[in-house]
Amino acid sequence: MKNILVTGGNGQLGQSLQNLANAYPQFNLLFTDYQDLDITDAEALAAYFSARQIDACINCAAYTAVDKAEGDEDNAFLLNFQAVLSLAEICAQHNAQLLHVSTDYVFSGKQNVPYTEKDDTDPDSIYGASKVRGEAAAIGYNPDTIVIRTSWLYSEYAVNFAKRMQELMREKQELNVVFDQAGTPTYAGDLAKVILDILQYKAVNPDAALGGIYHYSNEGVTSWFDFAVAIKEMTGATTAVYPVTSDKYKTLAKRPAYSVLNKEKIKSTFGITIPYWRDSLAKCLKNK
Ligand SMILES: NC(=O)C1=CN([C@@H]2O[C@H](COP(=O)(O)OP(=O)(O)OC[C@H]3O[C@@H](n4cnc5c(N)ncnc54)[C@H](OP(=O)(O)O)[C@@H]3O)[C@@H](O)[C@H]2O)C=CC1
Ligand SMILES: Cc1cn([C@H]2C[C@H](O)[C@@H](COP(=O)(O)OP(=O)(O)O[C@H]3O[C@@H](C)C(=O)[C@@H](O)[C@H]3O)O2)c(=O)[nH]c1=O
Repeated sequence: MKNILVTGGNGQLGQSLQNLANAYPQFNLLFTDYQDLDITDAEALAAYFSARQIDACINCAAYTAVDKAEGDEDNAFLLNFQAVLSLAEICAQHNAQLLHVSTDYVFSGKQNVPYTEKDDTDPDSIYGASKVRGEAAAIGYNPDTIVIRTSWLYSEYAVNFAKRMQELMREKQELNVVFDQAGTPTYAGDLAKVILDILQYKAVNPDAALGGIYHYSNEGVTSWFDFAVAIKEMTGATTAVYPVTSDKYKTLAKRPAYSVLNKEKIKSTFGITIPYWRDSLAKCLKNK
């Protein structure tokens, strides 16, 4: 049985992994969050790894408050960069596979065709910049590290756009939502399954050179406005949802105008098929 450490285990991806743990009896998933394992504390990481055999680590811990990060750069970089470097070091020392998660916000969105793993990063936000440094630290320290870049993550858990929309639709008669930012929502339950399937693939192909960046989101393309309208329709909410341009919905951090991810690499490497975003949204809303 493989021992797999999950950091940030109470976040939305962490809870989605908890939900799937029983379906992967070959893995002993060790869920931690910052109360029991603060990944910014290198000594605590060293002690944790020394006390038990860790075969792989899924890093779900992150600073994900995109607007707050604009005024809190040091803490965003501490968690999204320095702590990732510490994790990469400790995983390399203990021969543990590190699987790290990153974001479409590493791109500015100037492109108008789906981003591949080979495209240059050019983040416009502190959050995006801190995640770029984290990716480079993880892979730079250990080229075997697998980094999955995902986008617009939502789930039944923690804080996310889909949950926020449902709350706002209960509270408000009308909502304005931006329609000039295009991307793809990703159901955290789908991402959690892919992560565990990749670790299973690695377990049966221990010598395969799999390190590097992979893009993963659900299939399809939409805008935050259309995502909100889909949530409204699927939940039967009566709130009026109006499309607005980004200059009419001011935020501290600039978001990419286009952040659709090309997923050919992850599909061909691991032989996976990916659900369409609307189908996964319907599944998530049914589960809540
Ligand atoms: N959310 C999104 O839309 C997207 C997320 N991603 C990436 O996916 C990954 C998972 O995101 P998601 O599940 O949404 O994130 P969440 O913010 O839901 O979860 C992050 C978790 O990390 C915990 N945490 C905070 N500080 C520490 C620390 N020092 N040590 C250990 N744990 C800590 C948080 O605890 P607490 O809440 O108590 O602070 C929280 O439980 C991240 O790498 C994120 O950048 C990528 C694209 C989209
Ligand atoms: C709540 C709300 C948001 N918006 C806009 C703001 C923003 O441009 C867009 C998305 O809103 P949010 O701020 O909720 O989402 P945001 O925090 O930008 O989501 C991002 O989180 C990080 C962690 C990621 O890695 C990204 O992939 C992405 O999922 O929708 C509206 O137009 N109307 C609204 O009522």
